[in-house]
Parts: sequence; structure tokens; C-alpha cells
Amino acid sequence: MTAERTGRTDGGALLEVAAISKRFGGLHVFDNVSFAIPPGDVLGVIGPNGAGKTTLINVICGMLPPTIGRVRLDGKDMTGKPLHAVSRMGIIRSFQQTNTFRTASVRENISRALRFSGSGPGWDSVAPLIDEFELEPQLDEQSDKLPYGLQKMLGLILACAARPKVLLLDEPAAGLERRERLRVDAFVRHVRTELGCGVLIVEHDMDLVRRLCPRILVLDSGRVLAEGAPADVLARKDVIDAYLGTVDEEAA
Ligand SMILES: Nc1ncnc2c1ncn2[C@@H]1O[C@H](COP(=O)(O)OP(=O)(O)OP(=O)(O)O)[C@@H](O)[C@H]1O
Repeated sequence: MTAERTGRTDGGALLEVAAISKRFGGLHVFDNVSFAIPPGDVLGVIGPNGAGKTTLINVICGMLPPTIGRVRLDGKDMTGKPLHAVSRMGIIRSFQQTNTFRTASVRENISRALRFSGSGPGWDSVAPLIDEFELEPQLDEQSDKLPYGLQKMLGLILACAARPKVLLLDEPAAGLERRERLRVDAFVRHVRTELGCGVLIVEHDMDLVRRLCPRILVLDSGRVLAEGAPADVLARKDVIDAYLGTVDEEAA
């Protein structure tokens, strides 16, 4: 199923980001960022506030064009294609603040996302997540009446319903309690093992990053400061000085 959905059988990159830069006028948000995510892999992107992480997601998903560089999915060039075209091809993003049809019910939101995905597998594809997040009793509630944590979980289900090949998760754990954060873990494990998705996670919760990401990339002032296994990268003095000191202070 994984190879069928991702179109890859060779273990190569599903998402390839090649030397992309983004500028707004004179502001260089990031420069020369490159990485690849194979099917079933998870890359964590961390860095201080304003480092360019959300803008990186916005560029990959087609909300913004890069100034320079290419974005490829399954070897196909996605660069400069609009959001709706990129999402139809399988690059799906989640938002820090969940993006739902606010006055529609939870069930209707999920049904719309499933319809968007075309002839997909339907409700069965999201049933395990509804179960995992204990959302069944709320299916007929208006989505904006859900508690914050469940709204975030609904956002993850909607991203999954869109039949992603690559998921870009923007701070999925922000504002969640510990129990809810563990549901983010369950979600990521589900999409990588059951769907073979490649996943990019932007996150400030370093425990979650350590648990879920075999590789991380550190952005600092728009440049790649470090990339590698969390144990190596998070021990580096330049990474601690640029970022982790701040996170620890915020956590204290
Ligand atoms: N549309 C835009 N026009 C001009 N500047 C922008 C635009 N979007 C983002 N920026 C600037 O780009 C820089 C990076 O912002 P971005 O939101 O990507 O950072 P971030 O790493 O995601 O930060 P945080 O961790 O706080 O979410 C900031 O200086 C921001 O003000």
C-alpha cells in the first residue's frame, strides 16, 4: 500500500527541497535550504521564533512561491504551483490554529475533507484516528464548539482525510496537555506506518521532537545551522546558544 500511494519503490526521496530561498523585498527569510524526506520518514524542523519555519512550510505547500530553488514530490516539480494543485498532488499542511469550517459539524468537516480527496478509501481511512482521539461522541457537534485540544486533533484528521503523501505539521503540539501531546505521537506513527507518508514537523516541544523525529534540521535566522540525529544536533553548543537556551528559559 505504501509504494502504491507514494509511487515509490526505491526508497528514494518522496519530498525533495532543493536549495530554496525566500525573500520578502529586502528581508531574507531563509536561504539555500535543502533536504529530502523518504516515504515513512519524519523530519523535525526547529529553531527560534522568526527563524523562518512557518514560511518554509508555506513555500513547500504552495501558499507562497520560493524566490529561488525547487520543490519536488515523487520527482515531479511542484515549484510555484498553487496551493490547491500541490494539495491535490499530496502535499498537505496543518495549521498552528486549526482551519475548519467553523459552523459545520465535526462529521461534516471530515466528510468534506474526504470528498476533496476524490475516490479515496472514505470514512474507514479516518475511523482509527477518530477512535484514537475519542472524537466519536462529538461527531455531531459544531466544530468551533470543541475544546481546543480536540480542535487540534480534528485538524490532524482533516489533514489525513485529504490523502496526503507528505504532511507538513506546523506546531501540532502547541497549547496541548501532555495526554493530548501523546495523541500527536499516535497520529504521526499512524500516518508514517499505515499510509507511508513523509512527515515534516515544526515544533518547539523538544520531548516530542526527540520521540518522533529520527532527523532534525535547525533553522536560525534563515540558514541551516545543523542537521542530523537529535542526540547529536541537540548537544551542539551553537544549537544550544542559538535556540535551546531560549526554549529551556521559556519552559522554566
Ligand atoms: N508575508 C510576509 N511578508 C513579510 N514578512 C513575512 C511574511 N511572512 C513571514 N514574514 C517574516 O518572516 C520571518 C520568519 O517568520 P516565520 O513565521 O516563518 O518564523 P517561524 O520560525 O515560523 O517563527 P515562530 O516559531 O514564531 O512561529 C519573520 O521575520 C516574519 O515577520
